[in-house]
Amino acid sequence: MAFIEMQNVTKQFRVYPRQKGFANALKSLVYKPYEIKTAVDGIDFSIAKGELVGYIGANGAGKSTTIKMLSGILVPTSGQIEVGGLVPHENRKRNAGRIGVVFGQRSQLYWDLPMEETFDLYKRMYKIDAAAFKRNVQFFVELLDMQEFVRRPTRQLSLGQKMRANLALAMLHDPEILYLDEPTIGLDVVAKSKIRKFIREINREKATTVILTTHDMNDIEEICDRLIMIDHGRKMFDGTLHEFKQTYSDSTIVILDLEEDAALQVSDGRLKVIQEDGQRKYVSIDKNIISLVDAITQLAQTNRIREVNVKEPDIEDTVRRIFEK
Ligand SMILES: Nc1ncnc2c1ncn2[C@@H]1O[C@H](COP(=O)(O)OP(=O)(O)OP(=O)(O)O)[C@@H](O)[C@H]1O
Repeated sequence: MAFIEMQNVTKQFRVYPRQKGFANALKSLVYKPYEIKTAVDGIDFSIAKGELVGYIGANGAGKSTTIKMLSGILVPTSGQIEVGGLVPHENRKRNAGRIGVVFGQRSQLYWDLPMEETFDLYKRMYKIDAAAFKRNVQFFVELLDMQEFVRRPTRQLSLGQKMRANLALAMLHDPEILYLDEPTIGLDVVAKSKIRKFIREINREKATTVILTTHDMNDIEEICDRLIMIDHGRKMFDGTLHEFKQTYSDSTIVILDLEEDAALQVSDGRLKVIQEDGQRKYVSIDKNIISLVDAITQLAQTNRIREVNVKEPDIEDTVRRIFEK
C-alpha cells in the first residue's frame, strides 16, 4: 500500500432545494425532498511519502471534498481511503496528529493573541516535545520571515502575514502530511514566493508529503512534481507536469536563432511566426496538424539557422483552455 491511497472513492451530499410557498413549507416538515449531489465520483490515486502533489480542477470540481475526506472531516459514501495505514474518518484523532491542514480562506489563529502565544497554545494542545517545539519555532520564524510580527496580535497582521503564521502553526507538530487548500489566494507576489519557498523547504528538510490545491498555476509550476486534475468529481489526469503539458497542450513554441538579422522566411501556413526579436524568432506550431520534426525541417530549408530550442507550452494557458472547454 502506498502512503496515501484512495480507491474508487465517492462522496455524495444530500441537497435540499428550498420549497416555495407556505403549503410546501408545511409539507416539508414531514417529508423533505432532496437531490443527490455527487462531489467526488470514483477517484483513485496513490501518493508516496515525500511527494509534492498539485490537485487541480475548476470551481466545484471536488478538490476540497477530497481534502476533507483525507483529513477525516468527511466520511466517504463509498470506496477506501488509507493514510499511513489509517482510515482517516475512523481514526480522526490519530490522523489529526499526523497531518497539518491550511485552508486559505480560513484561519486557525486567535484574533487577540500574538503568534508567540498561539504557538504555546498549540504546543500544549498537541503535546509537542519542548526541544522539538523550540527548534521548529526558530526554524519557521526564520524561514517565513516572521520576526517582525510574532509579538503582534493576529488582528493587526496583513493577509500574507496571517497565511505565513497559519503555515507555521500547521507544521508545528511535525506532521508527516501537509494539506494545503489555496494557500496563496489573495496574496501579493512577494508573499506568494515566501510561501512557495517554505513548502519546498519543509519538503526537503522534513520529507513532508504535500497535497496542494490551487487555482494559481505558478504554485504548481514552482512547487509540485506531480499533478492530479479532476473534473466534476472524476480524475482526468495524473502524471508529471511535463506529461501534462505534452498531453493537453496543442501548441509548442520553436525558438530559432538565425545566422543573420533577417526576416524569417516561412512558406508553410501551418507555421505561425509569433515574435521576431533581431536574430531570434518565435514560431508557434499546432502539433495536431504538423509534427515538430516537419516544422523544423521546413524552417531549415528557407532560413540559415544557428540554433533551435523548443519551449514547453505555458501551463496557465493550457489549464485555462481545459477549464473553458
Ligand atoms: N456540504 C455540502 N453539501 C452539498 N453540496 C456540497 C457540499 N460540499 C460541497 N458540495 C458540492 O460538491 C461539489 C464539489 O465541491 P468542492 O468544495 O469539493 O469543490 P472544489 O473543487 O474545492 O471547488 P472550489 O475550487 O470552488 O473551492 C460542488 O458542487 C459543491 O457545491
